[in-house]
Amino acid sequence: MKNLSIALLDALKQHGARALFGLPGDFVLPFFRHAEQSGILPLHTLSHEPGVGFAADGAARYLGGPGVAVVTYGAGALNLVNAVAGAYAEKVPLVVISGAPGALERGNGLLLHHQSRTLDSQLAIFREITCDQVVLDDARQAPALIARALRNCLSQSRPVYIELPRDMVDAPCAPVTPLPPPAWDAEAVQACAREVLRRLAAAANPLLLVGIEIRRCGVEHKVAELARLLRIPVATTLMGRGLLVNQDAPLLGTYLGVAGDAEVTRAVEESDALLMLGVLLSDTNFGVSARKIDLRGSILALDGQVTLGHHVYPAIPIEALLDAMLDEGAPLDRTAPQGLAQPAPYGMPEDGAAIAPGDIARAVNDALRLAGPMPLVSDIGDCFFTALDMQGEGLLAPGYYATMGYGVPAGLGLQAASGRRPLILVGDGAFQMTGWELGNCARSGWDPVVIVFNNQGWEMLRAFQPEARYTDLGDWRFAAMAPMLGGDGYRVQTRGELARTLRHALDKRGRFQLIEVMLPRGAQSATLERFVAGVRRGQARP
Ligand SMILES: Cc1ncc(Cc2c([C@H](C)O)sc(CCOP(=O)(O)OP(=O)(O)O)c2C)c(N)n1
Ligand SMILES: [Mg+2]
Repeated sequence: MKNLSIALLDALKQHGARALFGLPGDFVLPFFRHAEQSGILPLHTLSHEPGVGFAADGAARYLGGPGVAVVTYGAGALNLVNAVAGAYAEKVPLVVISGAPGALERGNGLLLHHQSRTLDSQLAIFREITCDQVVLDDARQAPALIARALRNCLSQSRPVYIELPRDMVDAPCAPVTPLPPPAWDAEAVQACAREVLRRLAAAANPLLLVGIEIRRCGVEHKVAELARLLRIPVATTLMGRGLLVNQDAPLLGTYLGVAGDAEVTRAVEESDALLMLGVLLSDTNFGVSARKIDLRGSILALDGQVTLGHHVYPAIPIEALLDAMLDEGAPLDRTAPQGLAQPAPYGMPEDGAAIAPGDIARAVNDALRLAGPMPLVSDIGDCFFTALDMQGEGLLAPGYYATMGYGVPAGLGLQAASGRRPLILVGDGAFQMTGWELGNCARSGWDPVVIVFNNQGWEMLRAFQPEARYTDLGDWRFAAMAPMLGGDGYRVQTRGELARTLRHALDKRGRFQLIEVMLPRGAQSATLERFVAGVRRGQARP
């Protein structure tokens, strides 16, 4: 019989995990020893638990399987909270494994180091940001608890919390038998599919609007097939940017309300049958709507249920709904829509002019057209709005939860788990938070290309409070620091320097490449300007 640690590691691998990310402490050292010595999954350590969480998140989003973060009790696990909360908000399947005190030390009457209010406070905190929590304090129950937690993690595409007392890691433990996906009622699915198809057929302007859940559930190709079959155009939400790329779908573009393309905004807001697949009804997706979308007339498939006006069909997995619609559906009597997706901007002049955010998008598109597609990972800031105009292999970014600090560690997690080299976009403010994780690249064999948007301030906040002085951050000279961290750094001031440096950096492998792009104070992307105007307009509305 194996021990509990090995049973847990085997189960993680069986459920699709491809790597462990962690930062040890005494409550989790015994588990780290098994993780490293067993070699069941590669173990990558980072320098601060937010980075551990974001790296696990990046791995999960890119590969679709669970991302795994392993931390010590108290100071470690509570440092992870923001990353886990963001994963919960954005439906990322994350597994948090926290070491914990053993039975004897729990009962010795002393306050334990790393303990906050009570020894169960941490579990209570993680109850708020995970869809399931298990404490493995009994080896006989452990296999069933692990199976339940990992099944819920994948079925709900949300984080789960596993607390592992340090006196349990060597306990003899039976292997974990994975649970089957939850069953659903085929008749209910068929009835729901027929009602949705009837509504779409009766509409003058049906439209599909897709969100991040269709990637989490791996059904982008089925959505594209449905759009082609029914001859209905598709738009993505802000969070869904990058979905359906290369899927041969009649893609209009990304809905950004007043901040986006007028054609796309009109198509979404004037649709009389908006079928929303995997869409979060969030302010970032709908907060800048030119007019309130009549959600009663729309159809929403999210979180395993379908809402049509006042009807709710519970327990309808989105893939089952799509399969039923593809079985029952037939072309609506309309001409096949043409994708309107605006061509991405290319052709940045390689001259001596100062660089604006929009130039970075064009420079990246120009360079990737030559070098080949790369996964894009963006932090929050104007780099995110600029990334919306980049043609990468998908875009990983916390577009809804909007936490800074995501970009660099998430890119490292993506490369650790997939081997793909990412292009990371990050502002100077966000780099100050977690950019230093680049110092782990040399020993881990990672070599991302990182573009730092250095506008020497918290520009997004300046956009809302131009008179503020506290948003000035000064000049941190990130490129000069890169060699000390084991990479190559370049500071560029003109568009010509940017183009040449980007081509050089993309060619250079084996060391991370940091391109510090100096942006004039106050320079904003067109999308950010429109977004700020939209938010201001929304705030002004009674
Ligand atoms: C962890 C964290 N702290 C604070 C914020 C608030 C915040 C923004 C959002 C509104 O919540 S945008 C922004 C400034 C970002 O600065 P930088 O990275 O330099 O990018 P840029 O200069 O392009 O704005 C902050 C502080 C945040 N999103 N996440
Ligand atoms: Mg900045």
